[in-house]
Formats: sequence, C-alpha cells, structure tokens
Amino acid sequence: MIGLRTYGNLLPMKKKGGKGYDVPEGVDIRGRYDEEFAKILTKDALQFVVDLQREFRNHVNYAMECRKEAKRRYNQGALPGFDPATRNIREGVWTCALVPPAVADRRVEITGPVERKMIINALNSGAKVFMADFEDALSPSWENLMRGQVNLKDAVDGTISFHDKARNRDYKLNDQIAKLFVRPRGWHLPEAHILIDGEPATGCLVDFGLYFYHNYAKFRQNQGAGFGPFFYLPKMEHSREAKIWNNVFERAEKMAGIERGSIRATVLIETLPAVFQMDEILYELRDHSVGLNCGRWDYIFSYVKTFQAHPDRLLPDRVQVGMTQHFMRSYSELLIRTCHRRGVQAMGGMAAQIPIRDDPAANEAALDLVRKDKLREVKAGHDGTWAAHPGLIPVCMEVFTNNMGNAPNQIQTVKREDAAALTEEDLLQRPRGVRTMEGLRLNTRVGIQYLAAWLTGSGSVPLYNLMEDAATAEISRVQNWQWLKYGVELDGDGLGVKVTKDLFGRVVEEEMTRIESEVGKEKFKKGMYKEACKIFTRQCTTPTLDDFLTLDAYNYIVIQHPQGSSNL
Ligand SMILES: CC(=O)SCCNC(=O)CCNC(=O)[C@H](O)C(C)(C)COP(=O)(O)OP(=O)(O)OC[C@H]1O[C@@H](n2cnc3c(N)ncnc32)[C@H](O)[C@@H]1OP(=O)(O)O
Ligand SMILES: O=CC(=O)O
Ligand SMILES: [Mg+2]
Repeated sequence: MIGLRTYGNLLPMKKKGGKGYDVPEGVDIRGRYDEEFAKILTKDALQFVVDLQREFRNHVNYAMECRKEAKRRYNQGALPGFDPATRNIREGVWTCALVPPAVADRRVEITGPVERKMIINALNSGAKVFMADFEDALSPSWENLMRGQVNLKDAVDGTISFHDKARNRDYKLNDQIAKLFVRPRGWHLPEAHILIDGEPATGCLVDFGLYFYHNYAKFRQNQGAGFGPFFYLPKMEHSREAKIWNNVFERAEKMAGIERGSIRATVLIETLPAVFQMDEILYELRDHSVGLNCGRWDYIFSYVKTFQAHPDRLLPDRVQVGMTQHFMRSYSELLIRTCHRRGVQAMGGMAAQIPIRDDPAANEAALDLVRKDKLREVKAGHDGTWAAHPGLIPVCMEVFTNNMGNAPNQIQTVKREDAAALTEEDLLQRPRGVRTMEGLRLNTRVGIQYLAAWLTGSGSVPLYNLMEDAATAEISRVQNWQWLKYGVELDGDGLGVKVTKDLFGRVVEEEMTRIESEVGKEKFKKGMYKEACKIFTRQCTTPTLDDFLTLDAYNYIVIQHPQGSSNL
C-alpha cells in the first residue's frame, strides 16, 4: 500500500499525450487528467489554493498537534470541560453579525453528497437549504471530488442538468431552489492527489478554495442576495480551529474584493470537546457566523473516542444512544441557548430513518420516529433541522411550521435561559442502556457494508432502512473497539457473554456470510466486502484506537496517474 508520506518523494509525472493541468510553481497534480476537471483546476484557482495552503499550513499542523495533546490528557484520565481562560468570552455580552435575510429561514435543510443528480433533486426538493457534502456523505476519491466541483459550479451558474439514461429522464433546476451551503472536509484529511511544495494539500482548503474561487461572484448574485458563499464546517474540536477558518474567510474575501463578513458559515458541534467551546467558536467566527448545528452522529462517535481510556464510560448498543439521553439533550439545549444569546441559528440534526418503499406500515413507523424527533427539536428551540431524503421534507416542514408559524426562526423568541444551569456533569453524563450480541453483530454488519460502499465511491448508503454515512459508521467501529478493548459483558440479552477477540472473529465470519446472502453472491464477489472486512476488523482490534476510520481507508482510494496504480 502506498503511504501518504511517500508522496513527497515522488518525481513530478509526465502528462499523458502531452495533456496535463497547467499548474503554478510548487504544485503537482497526481489525479487523473480530465478536460472537465481542468476547468476547475485552472492555474489561478490552484494559485489561490496554494496561497491558502502556504499561509495556513503551520496553523493547521499546530491545531492537529493540540488535538493530540488533548487526547493525551483525556487518555490519562482528564475530562473535557469549560476553559477557565476564556470565561470572559462565555460571560461577556456580545453578538454575532446579523443573519443575512437570504438565510433567515432554514427550517428544513436537506443534505447529500455532491453527486450531480442528487444536487438537482436536493435544490428542487422544497427544503430551504441544501448542504452539499464533501464530508460525511462523500467518499473523497479524486473522481468524486472533482466531479463534485464541476457539479457545484454548474449548480451555482444555474445550468446544471442531468440525463438518466436508464429511465430516460431529464433533470434540471426549478425556478425556486434551496439555498446552497457547502461542507468541506475536516481539518484532519489530506488531499493526496494535489501536492503543494511536495506535501499532500489540506483536503478542506482544496474543497473550499476551488469552490470559492469559481463561484463566489455568481453565488452572491444568484443565491445570497449580496452575501455568501455559505458553508458548513465539520468536526472541529477547539476554537483555535474556528479561528483558522475565520482567517481563511478573510483571506478569501480580500482576494475576491468583497466585503468582510460576506462569507457565512454554520459550525457543526459534533465533537465532545467542542461542546465546551461553543461561545468561543462563535466568537472567533462572529463576523462570519450563521450559527451552530447539532451533528449528533459524530458527537456520539466523539464521546467514545474522547473516553477511549475510560472503561467506566462505555456505551450501550448504538440504537439506544439517541437525543433523549441526558448528555445528548443537554448538548442540544446548551447549543440553543448559546446560539440565541449570540443572535444566530441553532440547527438541529439528522434523524437516521429514511422512507421505506414497499412496506407502508414500516414506512409510517419510520416517519413517526422522524416526526417525534423534529417535534422535540422545534419545541426545544431549534430553528431548523436536517432531512436525509426528499421524502422526509414534508414531515419536517410540517412540524417546524406548525410550531414556529410565520416566524423564520426562534432566535428572539426561545432563549432557553434555563440551559445556563447545565453543568459539565450534565454534558458528560454516562449514556444509559444495555449491550447485546445483536448490537455487536449490527455494528459489524453495518461497518463492513458501509466501508465496502465507501471504497467503491459511495459515501452515504441505505442500510437496514437507515441512512449510513461516515459518522454513523464511526460509531459502529469505535463501539466494537471499546467493547473488545475492555472485554465488556453483553448484559442486555441474558447471555452474559464477554466480548473477546475469539467471539468477534466468529461474529465477523458469520456476518460476512449473512452479508453475502443479503446482497447476493455476484455483488459480493464484485464488491469490496473482503477488503472492507479486513480494514474494519483491523480497526476494531487494534490496541490503539485509530483517530478516524476514513484516514486509513483513504490510502485505498488514492489512485495515482498517469500510471493509474491503485493501492489495492
Ligand atoms: C451524519 C451526517 O453527516 S448526516 C449528512 C450526511 N449524510 C447525507 O447527506 C445522507 C443523504 N442521503 C442519501 O445519501 C440518500 O438519501 C440515502 C443514501 C440515505 C438513501 O438513498 P437511496 O436509497 O438511493 O434513496 P432513494 O432510492 O429512495 O431515492 C429516491 C430519489 O430521491 C433522491 N434522493 C435521495 N436522497 C436524496 C438527497 N439526500 N438529496 C437529493 N436527492 C435525494 C434520489 O436521487 C432519487 O431520485 P430519483 O427518483 O430522481 O432517481
Ligand atoms: O454531520 C453530522 C453528524 O451528525 O455527524
Ligand atoms: Mg458529522
């Protein structure tokens, strides 16, 4: 397998047939050449990415070192908590810049990967916002990333179209479309197909830089009513990371010659350390903020990761860790209080249920779970929520509209001052529930199938009638790891079995057989289930927990050109 660290030693490659990207000094593109991609990878757009990389790489490296240092402290027994050094920010009286009118009403937001047909469907879906995803919902292969950029440019230009050959159906944009937000990758992910000064570029600076460069002018004209572009920012752990984003935005605004505060972003609070930094994150981004969002799935993953060395904080079965657990409810309520106090939106999260075709009763039950989840969110004071699928938008819309009426949001009306009393203990409280063999089996079955899909280019998939993406799969992985590491007893099914490597080995074998029979021999053979099984099993049994499932797996989807040698 080619390790990312070897990329810096490779000599620049000759372009096949004389064709190649016209790159600035210090840049080497190792991704496949394509004429469509070349319209994105222009010399001046790449120069903008290079400038961002050179200006911010040391800051990013430092922030990643700080993450490691915090991990060391948590692994030695420390708990995350509020930082006494920034008490003045938490207690101070200040607000973020006013929410731009174009995005005052975000009661339902649809999310999805930057895939062409889905972008059109999402923009036409009737949701107020579409979050186009380079992150949890996207497998970051060169093809997906570059096609995603092409698709977004066409979407912002208003010219995007798609012909579905199988159904002989044409797709184009409606007159009324959702407002576009883009979610770049997290700070930790490299882009191994673009080397800058001999090192892989920072993935999110590539996503942000290329999208911003090509679209800011048209976006402000067509979508943002003078503001924008708009972003979602994932997986941050500390306000110093938000500060880097703020500086990146200012640099971009300067390059574009647009007013400071034009770019707006919603930060996902989806790591445990970040819940203690919400004021600080908003403060850093106060000129560029449009709120925070409860990224509940990564948040659960982060709870396990943060407490990886705390055997007294093991999770029950994944299906039991929902928003009604005390620590999850506390996080959502404090997020609402924090956002509304600072004058910005407090967005809810994603219910994992998706419509179930061919089974009306099961479908109604799934819709009912979504309805309950959205009702809890709107009553708590959230200003909007996420839908995974167009079929869920009417339910989400109805619940928010019935409870918010004509008001675009609840920023001024639901202050949740009661949440000021929430303590560190509330935010860390151990989740309640039991562990079962079925929990272990489901984690394994879902983790392997998700990874197999991811390796073949799909970053979000339907599995057992639920939406699965990188964040939900992470829960399966780290939960298995945690149970194995501490040899926990499965106390929920009366079997009293302890989770050992032997037991896990048998579960993996049996679940692989089940997957083969569920997907069929042909698909199983053609797919990457065996590779996925190998990666997933290693990650669940490794003595030291890997930080991210996708970091290791990324090595498998890096494909070098012109040689075209995959790592497999
Ligand atoms: C934890 C987090 O980060 S959550 C955010 C990241 N995750 C996501 O964004 C998940 C987004 N959702 C999805 O990817 C998909 O809905 C899935 C994978 C869950 C389900 O996909 P499928 O089973 O293929 O959906 P299904 O077959 O029911 O689709 C029906 C139609 O809806 C469209 N559709 C489904 N989901 C979406 C979506 N999120 N956005 C736009 N269109 C969609 C399909 O393109 C299809 O369109 P067509 O009829 O024109 O062909
Ligand atoms: O990104 C969202 C999440 O729940 O994770
Ligand atoms: Mg997430």
